[in-house]
Amino acid sequence: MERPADPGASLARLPGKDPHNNPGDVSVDFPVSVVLPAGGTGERTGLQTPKQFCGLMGRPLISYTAQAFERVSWIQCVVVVVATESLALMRDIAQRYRHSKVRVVPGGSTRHRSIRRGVQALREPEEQVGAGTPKVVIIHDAVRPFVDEDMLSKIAMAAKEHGAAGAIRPLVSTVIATTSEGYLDHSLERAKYRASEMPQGFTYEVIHQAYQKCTDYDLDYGTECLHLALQYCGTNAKLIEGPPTLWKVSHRTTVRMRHLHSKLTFPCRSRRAPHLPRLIALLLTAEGRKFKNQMQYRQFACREHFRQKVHLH
Ligand SMILES: Nc1ccn([C@@H]2O[C@H](COP(=O)(O)OP(=O)(O)OP(=O)(O)O)[C@@H](O)[C@H]2O)c(=O)n1
Ligand SMILES: O=C(CO)[C@H](O)[C@H](O)COP(=O)(O)O
Repeated sequence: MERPADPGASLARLPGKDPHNNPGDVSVDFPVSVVLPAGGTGERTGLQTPKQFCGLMGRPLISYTAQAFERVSWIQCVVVVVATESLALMRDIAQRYRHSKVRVVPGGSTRHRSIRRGVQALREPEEQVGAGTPKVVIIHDAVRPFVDEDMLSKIAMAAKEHGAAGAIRPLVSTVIATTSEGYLDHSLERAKYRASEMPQGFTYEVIHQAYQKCTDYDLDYGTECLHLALQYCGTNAKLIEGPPTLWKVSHRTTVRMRHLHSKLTFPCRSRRAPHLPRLIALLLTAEGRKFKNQMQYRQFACREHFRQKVHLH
């Protein structure tokens, strides 16, 4: 495979370029490694290609997520867990886009089983980079490409202090329970609840023990790592409100942006915005942006398009 000269555009915010993003405020001076579960089939998208391998500006989505972690200097190793049939593809992606911190391991039949496999792999010599088994493990869905260093450092620090930490967001809809006949049973008081997002962080002992002790039922039907830490280790996770950009690609509408992008023309200046889809044109006009070149525009348009989608859900 031909290697690009440069790893390419990143979808995450660049540290130091954004006044709201100051990772320098906290220093992570202990070993941190990452598990990216990427072993799903993406059934809800209805696409043949699992969403983590869908192309975006000529590069698979997983490569952007991996890059968001690799560029953080204090992160040692990024274990990407994929289905057995995707091992060769993922290794190829890692090589093509020069993901030097990425190790690829085979996953399991459910998300929890894949994560457990990734956590175990961090004990194995091949995955241990530098200081051996990490103090803190960050777990992050492969299909949430916008995570930035600020959020990662907050999660890592809180995980070290409290044993577990996770990103949350306010709920956009009220959660209701239905009866088996399809009637309303009860509804939850929205202000009391939060949506659990990723990234989540754990000390290695906590997450390892949680996955050792949990049941097959948890592994097959559970959707929440923080819950395993509470139930099996008595660890109450510290919750940290994250930005809206933490959202997960789940449905086809969110994957469709790649088709839009393939149809775009890429003018260098925002005054040529009428050539663009309305959404991006509006954004460009609103922000009065000017772009030096096509790549700069592509990076911006792609990031903003992703961000807008969160409000369209
Ligand atoms: N056996 C599995 C199932 C899921 N995942 C990963 O867990 C993350 C979040 O899961 P989800 O969004 O549900 O992905 P899918 O299971 O692929 O999607 P769907 O539920 O629509 O099939 C994804 O990065 C997915 O690849 C995994 O590593 N191993
Ligand atoms: O944000 C999360 C909370 O841990 C997970 O991504 C989510 O709950 C996983 O759900 P699914 O079973 O759909 O993959």
